[in-house]
Amino acid sequence: MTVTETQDRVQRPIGEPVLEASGVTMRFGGLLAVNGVDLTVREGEIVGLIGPNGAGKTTFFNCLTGLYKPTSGQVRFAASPRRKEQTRFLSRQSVLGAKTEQVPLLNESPGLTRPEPGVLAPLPPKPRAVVRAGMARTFQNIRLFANMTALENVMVGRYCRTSAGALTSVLHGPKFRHEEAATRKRAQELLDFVGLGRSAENLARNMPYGDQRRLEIARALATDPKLILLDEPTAGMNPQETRQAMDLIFKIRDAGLSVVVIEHDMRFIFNLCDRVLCLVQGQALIEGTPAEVQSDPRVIEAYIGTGEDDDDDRPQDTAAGETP
Ligand SMILES: Nc1ncnc2c1ncn2[C@@H]1O[C@H](COP(=O)(O)OP(=O)(O)OP(=O)(O)O)[C@@H](O)[C@H]1O
Repeated sequence: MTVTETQDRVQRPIGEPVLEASGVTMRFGGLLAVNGVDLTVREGEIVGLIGPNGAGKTTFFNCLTGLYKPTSGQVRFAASPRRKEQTRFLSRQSVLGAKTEQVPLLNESPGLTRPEPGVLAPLPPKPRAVVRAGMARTFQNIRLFANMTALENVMVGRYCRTSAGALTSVLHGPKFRHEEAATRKRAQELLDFVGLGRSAENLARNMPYGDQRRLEIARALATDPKLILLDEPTAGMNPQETRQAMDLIFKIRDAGLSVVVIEHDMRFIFNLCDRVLCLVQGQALIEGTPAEVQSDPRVIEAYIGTGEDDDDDRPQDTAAGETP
């Protein structure tokens, strides 16, 4: 990735906001983990979240994804548009570029806010409803079903988009079989998309570490998100796997999704992201382009001041080619 490419990406026209966090604050008893943080993520944007250990990145992530209800502040999301309950299937263009296909519609869910496209609304109250609204995430630690195959892991992610009820599933009726076949097909497409098409029948626990991380992303994509949040997607990866992860995230963005990513690898973040938000002690220190953030002396000080001795944790490779 060259400097020019990074700058071109910043100048790319970006779309409407898909996520808006304003004044998000999260307290754990007496500890103020996140303090009045704002963030807007737009369609087709890759936004990085950086900060030293304990800065509040994961806590903020958990607020964005509805896992935590912020102590104060608001998170608003452009949820999927309202769909007709009585229409069970819809022919549409797949977000990941697959051919037009019959995809199962969402079930109407009580409490799920479904505004028109482009209109932001408060997050639905339950994490599952947030996923249905179009937000997916991965976690810092791999959370795969170790004894299931890669394909089955992705199929599990797909089930929030199927409409067969418990009885239909138990009886294995025609509707169940139809959905099962569609789910299997879609799961295979997603494995192909992340480069794991040939590993479909491998048990997750037998897969190399980098493949497991990609499998997690495939499973998150199976929920048909418009926004995907990745918590340290390259943690523990070797340089080759890290490069592959970067290519995959670009591919996801090029397919029309927005991405928010937490990472400690600064080179990765500054080469990947359109914008970067740096948190320090729960507060936003700076938000800007990679060039702006990595050349800000406060960012450098925040990292060095923690005593972290991992070079990768320090800002490096400025867009201007200077070493800070
Ligand atoms: N569930 C919790 N209960 C109490 N304190 C918590 C909880 N989760 C996080 N914290 C505290 O909140 C602060 C922010 O933690 P958080 O995990 O969000 O930071 P982080 O930037 O993601 O760190 P890291 O880079 O090490 O993952 C830390 O002081 C942490 O100990």
